[in-house]
Amino acid sequence: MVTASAPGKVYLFGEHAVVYGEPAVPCAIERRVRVTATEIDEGLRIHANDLQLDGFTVEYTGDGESRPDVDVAEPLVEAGMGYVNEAIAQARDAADAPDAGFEIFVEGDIPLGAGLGSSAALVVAAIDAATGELGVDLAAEEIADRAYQVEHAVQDGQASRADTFCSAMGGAVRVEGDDCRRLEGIDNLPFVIGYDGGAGDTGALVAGVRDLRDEYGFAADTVDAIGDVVREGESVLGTDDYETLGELMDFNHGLLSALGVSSRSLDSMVWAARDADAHGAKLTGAGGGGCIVALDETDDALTALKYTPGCEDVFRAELDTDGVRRE
Ligand SMILES: Nc1ncnc2c1ncn2[C@@H]1O[C@H](COP(=O)(O)OP(=O)(O)OP(=O)(O)O)[C@@H](O)[C@H]1O
Ligand SMILES: C[C@@](O)(CCO)CC(=O)[O-]
Ligand SMILES: [Mg+2]
Repeated sequence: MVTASAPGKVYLFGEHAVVYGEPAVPCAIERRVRVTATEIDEGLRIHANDLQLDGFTVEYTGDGESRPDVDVAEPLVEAGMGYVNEAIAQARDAADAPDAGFEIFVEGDIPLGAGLGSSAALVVAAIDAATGELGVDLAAEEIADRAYQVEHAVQDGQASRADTFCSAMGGAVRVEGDDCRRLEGIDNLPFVIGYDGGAGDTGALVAGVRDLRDEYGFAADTVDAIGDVVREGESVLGTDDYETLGELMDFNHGLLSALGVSSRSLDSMVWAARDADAHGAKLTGAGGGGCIVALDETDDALTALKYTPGCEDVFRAELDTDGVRRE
């Protein structure tokens, strides 16, 4: 039995545009998904107590034939099963053990579908736990690459390497196309997260931006402008110039909003943080619903968000310098 864990992340800058080759800077946070893998004779048995569909806790076998005994839309179930199935396929491939069977337990403290990278953390931890159980130790970079293949497949061929690289490596990272690197010398940033209790469908949101970009030249320019914001932000990263970082986060949120991936509750949490004099605030991840991230070293944004209608949870997120690890 091997247990591995991997962190979630917030985007300081650059989500969505990173899918089209612009740079992005995601930062790993101290919230994790833990996966325990035990080799069994054959097949795949998955226990995912956090995966609640319409109030049911889901247990299912990943043999491709049986499906969870719950009355929910097939695509939801497919997506839910897809991440673990594909991660296990990667682990079997890496260990050259095509017939290995697994019992998998998943649990974590990252809200699902909320922009904090729960899918990437799940896939990274699952690949590490399952290969570890087969006696193979993959380098974090290889886990990141294999996890990216999984997100790419499950998100219908539209994914960047950002979430999976960040989760595997930990810390603040920079991703531009296939060029992935860790950013050294980034101190803890004063992140405050507001969570509206909702979720967005990453695949559908990414497809929406792609369609806008195909239809309108100015939407393509908006994606390019996000890249410009990231490049500007990089020049102050690692300094304590939170004023400029925050201003650029605000700008980044405006551009994401123009691309249609914000929501009323995300906007109202962003404004609550700004009204409380946070340096800046933006949605994080795919959007549609879920989380915003604000930059504030005081308790003011935290307190304001606590009393913001539509904000269900608010917490500080510490930068996690550890990526995937065995527990
Ligand atoms: N602890 C978990 N147990 C089971 N499944 C999980 C778990 N965490 C994540 N998942 C899977 O990942 C899906 C969420 O992935 P999705 O990419 O939509 O959102 P996210 O990764 O949380 O946010 P974003 O991609 O915007 O950062 C869930 O619907 C579920 O299928
Ligand atoms: C929206 C997106 O940029 C980030 C989701 O966390 C998608 C991706 O990079 O694959
Ligand atoms: Mg995801």
